[in-house]
Amino acid sequence: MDRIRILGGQPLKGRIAISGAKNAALPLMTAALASDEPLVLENLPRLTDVRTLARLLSELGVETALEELPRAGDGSGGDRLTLNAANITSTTASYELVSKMRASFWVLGPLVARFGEAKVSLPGGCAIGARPVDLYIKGLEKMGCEIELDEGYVIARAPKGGLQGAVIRSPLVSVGATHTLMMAAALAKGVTTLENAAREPEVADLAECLNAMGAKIEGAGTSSIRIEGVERLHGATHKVLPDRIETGSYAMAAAMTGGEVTLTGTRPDTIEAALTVMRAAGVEALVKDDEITVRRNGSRLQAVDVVTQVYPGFPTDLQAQFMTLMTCAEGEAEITETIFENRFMHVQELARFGANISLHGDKAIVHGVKKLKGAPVMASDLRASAALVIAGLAAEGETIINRVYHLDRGFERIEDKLGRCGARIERLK
Ligand SMILES: CC(=O)N[C@H]1[C@@H](OP(=O)(O)OP(=O)(O)OC[C@H]2O[C@@H](n3ccc(=O)[nH]c3=O)[C@H](O)[C@@H]2O)O[C@H](CO)[C@@H](O)[C@@H]1O
Ligand SMILES: C=C(OP(=O)(O)O)C(=O)O
Repeated sequence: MDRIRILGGQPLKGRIAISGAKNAALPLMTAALASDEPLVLENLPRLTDVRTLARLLSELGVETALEELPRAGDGSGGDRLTLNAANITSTTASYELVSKMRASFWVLGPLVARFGEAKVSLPGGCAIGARPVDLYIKGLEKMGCEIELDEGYVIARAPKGGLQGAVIRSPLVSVGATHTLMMAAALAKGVTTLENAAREPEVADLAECLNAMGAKIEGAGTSSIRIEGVERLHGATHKVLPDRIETGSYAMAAAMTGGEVTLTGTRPDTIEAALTVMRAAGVEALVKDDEITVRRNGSRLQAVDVVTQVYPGFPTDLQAQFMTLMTCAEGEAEITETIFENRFMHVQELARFGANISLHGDKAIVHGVKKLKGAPVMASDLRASAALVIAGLAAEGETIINRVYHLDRGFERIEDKLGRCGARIERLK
């Protein structure tokens, strides 16, 4: 099994080209199921999650053509994927692939809307909490679906005449339920409104793509989305949004190592909450168009408290990376995780570097230490893995990260991108 070896202590210096967002690419890929014409996605990141979902879609009969395009000299660019769901052969999404990742479950919405039925395994994804799917089910039921749970599968049947528009008010904000219900509503009869919808930029990106396919969606990116159902969707070409979590992760790596890195081809407006917190901790972050230059020279970071929130708040997907940053800050930082009840798996691994963190329910108290020392560690989930890489880059000596397959789910060519900035990082086969 692959491992990553890092020799730490080198400040990062250089430029990192940001890839397309995993969490935008995946729902966009499922949207191909809503049309019988090709959907072309550009700026696609090269990730195992993308390949896993492409496999699942081809199992359903979607023709998939992935063009792995060469990256430019500065590392920028992405792949192109053409998905043609004209001849679907199955509406059953198997346990084997859906259990690997959360986003595969989202095929439920477009499948039931276009074909009137879908059988989809309960999802997997990072082990960061219970992650139920009740909001998806209640939403689809409001649109007239009959839902049955059988042997680990959700079986959804649309009423005769198709899904019906409805007013769906969610008791809590869910990104995946918003994606799924928006895709279902795009092909329903009449108007659907999603109240207390997720405002994440990836939701707006999906809506932009669906609208390019002929959907009538207004308000995506706000907490109230209005969808006027249409008879059918046509083909389109769409460029995947830049990855705000990758952006934030490299920004924190630069800050942690005391270097200076310019992140290029990103969307600074989607990462404001994290930049604000980093600035409060003493990091310089200069924004110019689609670039962010992150710098910390000499001075020690200051402890800052953080509470994870739905967008536009501080993202839970950057909580682990920010915790690493706080391990060497001056003072005591309180980090509160409000989105997932079990997203502190990295705490015990950070302790191996000499970090001093105590856990109190949904809060982690990070007592800053002067420096970290390299150690063998185990990645527990995707963003936790990034946190360990950041720790390894700053720590004295050698770090070996085991179970890096988590990292490959969500970070394109991480060794290459960091290596270009002077990091001593390699993959051990
Ligand atoms: C592939 C992808 O884009 N994953 C992201 C997505 O996950 P995902 O879409 O799974 O996350 P949600 O926004 O749905 O989850 C938020 C909270 O709602 C709860 N919940 C959700 C659905 C439901 O039916 N019932 C319920 O109780 C979840 O357990 C969690 O506590 O948004 C999360 C929150 O920003 C991110 O951390 C993930 O990286
Ligand atoms: C939690 C994540 O992914 P997933 O929802 O696929 O588990 C993530 O991207 O950080």
